[in-house]
Amino acid sequence: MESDKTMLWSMMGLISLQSKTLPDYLRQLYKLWKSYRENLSAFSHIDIPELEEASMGSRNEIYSSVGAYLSSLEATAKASKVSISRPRRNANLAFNLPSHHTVKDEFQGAQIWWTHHVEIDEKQGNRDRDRDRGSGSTERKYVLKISNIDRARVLSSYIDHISNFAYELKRRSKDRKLFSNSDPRGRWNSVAFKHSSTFKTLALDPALKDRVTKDLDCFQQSRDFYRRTGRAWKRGYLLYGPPGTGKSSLIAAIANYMHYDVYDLELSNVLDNSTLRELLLGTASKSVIVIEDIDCAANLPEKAMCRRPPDSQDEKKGSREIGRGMTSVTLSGLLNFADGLWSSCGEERIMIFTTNHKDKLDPALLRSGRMDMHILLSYCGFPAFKQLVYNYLDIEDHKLFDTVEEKIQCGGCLTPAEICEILIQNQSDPNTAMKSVITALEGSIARPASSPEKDEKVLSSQE
Ligand SMILES: Nc1ncnc2c1ncn2[C@@H]1O[C@H](COP(=O)(O)OP(=O)(O)OP(=O)(O)O)[C@@H](O)[C@H]1O
Ligand SMILES: [Mg+2]
Repeated sequence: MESDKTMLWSMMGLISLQSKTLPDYLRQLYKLWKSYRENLSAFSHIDIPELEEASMGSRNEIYSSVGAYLSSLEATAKASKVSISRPRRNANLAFNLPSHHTVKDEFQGAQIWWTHHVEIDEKQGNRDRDRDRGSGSTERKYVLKISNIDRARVLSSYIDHISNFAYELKRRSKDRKLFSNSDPRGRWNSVAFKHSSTFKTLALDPALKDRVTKDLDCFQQSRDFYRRTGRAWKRGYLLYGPPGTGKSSLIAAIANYMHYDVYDLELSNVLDNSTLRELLLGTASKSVIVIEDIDCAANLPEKAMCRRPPDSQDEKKGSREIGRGMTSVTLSGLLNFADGLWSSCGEERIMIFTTNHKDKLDPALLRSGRMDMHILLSYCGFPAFKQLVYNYLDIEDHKLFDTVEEKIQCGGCLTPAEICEILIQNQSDPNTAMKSVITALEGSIARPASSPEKDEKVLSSQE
């Protein structure tokens, strides 16, 4: 009896292998048997076909998402048989699951098996060839196997996880853009964003670098938090410090880290508050919105944003005056831009203001919620100096490093930009580069105590 059963199973197995060449009635029998076996099983088998039957064969997005997701799995890369490709603009190879191969994944404690099926329908292929000499019709699908218990528990969130993963992958492979508002009618113009600054190349105090990247990671993963607490999903940073300390470089590094587009808002080109609102509405989610030199852009007399009241004269001058900075944007317009109702029209946005003079800004602009993190970028510390030397001279150590460290500790203050300049000029001669840095540091110690740069250093040490 037992051996009969085993024989039946092996026959069925053989039939399944041969199913493509079977007569129709045996095929139907095989399908019935297969679904009967699956119903009895403790596992569910879920088909994800390449084409959606319900919508006249249009592409099933989940199928492509699963393909992208499986390619990224370590288990796929380690599979005994894989096919490889290189996705567009991606330095890494993608490992694809060949037909009838299975790979295992885990999600929230559930085990999941994926099998890729590629079937060529010979009959359909012949009909197509007769009709228009087309190639054979190929049916592709992924089959997901999951226990019935886990199916109820995680399937829906697992598929969401895969779709989000694939969306993110696609977004990251796209060219990013840098938008500017040189058009006075409140429209954005864009060019490709190619700034190469990253957190790796940025010369920054390591603790600060860590704090910023952790904050960005936390922000990106906090969609549910922002929804649950009813807050708009956005974050504000104020970057302040002397010229040449890396504020713009940090903005580029943030945009590169997050893979966001950048909207560089030139306030003096904005006609009035309603144009400012239009521009805000024209920005997309997952972006960095930047207003550089917020103190100069507004040129605040007595901390009021309105450089001069909007009157009929202004209206008539219109766009002619805009280029010369005749904006009638008010402080309240700017505050609304930063966190008014309209500011929550998109999601996952970072707003960054920069200034050389934080003390000149209206406190209303700085309050938490508008600017969540105030980041001081100051003179080059020793770890940041070493990073710059590594970037420009490709060396990790030098006999004069100790002297440089000593000069910095004794009050030598050079901006990263000043140090970069010295290193560029002496790229082929590290000895001269180090000596020049030391001389410049000594010179900076002798700068008059009232110089604005020194004041900033005092301010930085008080933070
Ligand atoms: N922290 C830094 N790390 C690496 N490079 C830096 C850093 N700071 C400045 N630089 C170099 O100096 C140049 C000027 O820096 P950046 O434009 O970022 O300064 P900034 O603080 O925005 O100045 P400003 O206040 O004048 O706008 C950059 O192109 C970069 O090469
Ligand atoms: Mg700058």
